[in-house]
Amino acid sequence: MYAWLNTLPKAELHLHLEGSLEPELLFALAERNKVALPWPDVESLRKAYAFHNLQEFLDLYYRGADVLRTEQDFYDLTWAYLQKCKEQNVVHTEPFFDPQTHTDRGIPFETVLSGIGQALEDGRRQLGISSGLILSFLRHLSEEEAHKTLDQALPFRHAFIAVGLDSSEKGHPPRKFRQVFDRARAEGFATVAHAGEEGPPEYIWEALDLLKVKRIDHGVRAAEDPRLLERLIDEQIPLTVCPLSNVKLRVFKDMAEHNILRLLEMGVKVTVNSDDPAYFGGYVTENFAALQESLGMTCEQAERLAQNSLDARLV
Ligand SMILES: Nc1ncnc2[nH]cnc12
Ligand SMILES: [Zn+2]
Repeated sequence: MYAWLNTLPKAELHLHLEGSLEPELLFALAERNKVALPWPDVESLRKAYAFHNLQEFLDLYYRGADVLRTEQDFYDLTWAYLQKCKEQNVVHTEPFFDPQTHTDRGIPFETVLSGIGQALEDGRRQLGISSGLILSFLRHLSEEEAHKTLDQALPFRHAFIAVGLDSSEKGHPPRKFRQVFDRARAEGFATVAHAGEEGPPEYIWEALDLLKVKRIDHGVRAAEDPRLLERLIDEQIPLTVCPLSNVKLRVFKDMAEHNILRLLEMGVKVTVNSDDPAYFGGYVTENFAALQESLGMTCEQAERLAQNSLDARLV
């Protein structure tokens, strides 16, 4: 089944480039850039990948991203991810990047975007993988800081297709970013947002009604609100679900409890994605395989999930 799932053509719509930084590359970049790390080796870093919630993961993820310094580093990161896409027949990808994670450390916006953008371009030409980059605002920071990030991004508007919202969800509702999302839409960008990962269904309503998103990232807590489910089904609003992530961050106790196939059978447009594959134990095929192993996903269900991902593309 793994080989069959691997060859199934699919799109990935929820992937943080910084979350695809494998420990081996992290150590190589630390050495290249003379960055001191708190872990003696790759093994001990991997041992630190045991999380009880989203925040514990984010603390490590931002720490890891500190090794990314030069345009070449961002190129290498993105290129390594695209090689995985090629291996797993991901024919289209819409990855996120978090510019504030880098600009707040003094890395110029242009350095980040140039490295990522060049790799995506090479991915199109050399690997035949189409893509559209999504600029994600960090929701634990202020809306004013998100406006500044949008200001920095506008001169490079052709390099990305949409804006998103990620980082610590609880206590940072979508309504906090209403105006900057209004501005991004007025500038012609599509919008997406993480909502209903750890946060309540109300955050999903806000993402839809206030941020006017085209997709909900995660969204699994929609299952708690029948009216919301009805809307997601009626309007066929895609959810970019990340099963291995949800178990690693304890949104679900184990994979056998995951609700993705129940949502699929209710008619919700769910898709399968890897979120932060270097930290959560697998890329998109491993996420599909986990659904087969723990939930008895059938080939027909896998085909529908893969088709949903192709249908839910923004570009
Ligand atoms: N799963 C996730 N939720 C929120 N922010 C993130 N940033 C990277 N991965 C994330
Ligand atoms: Zn995410």
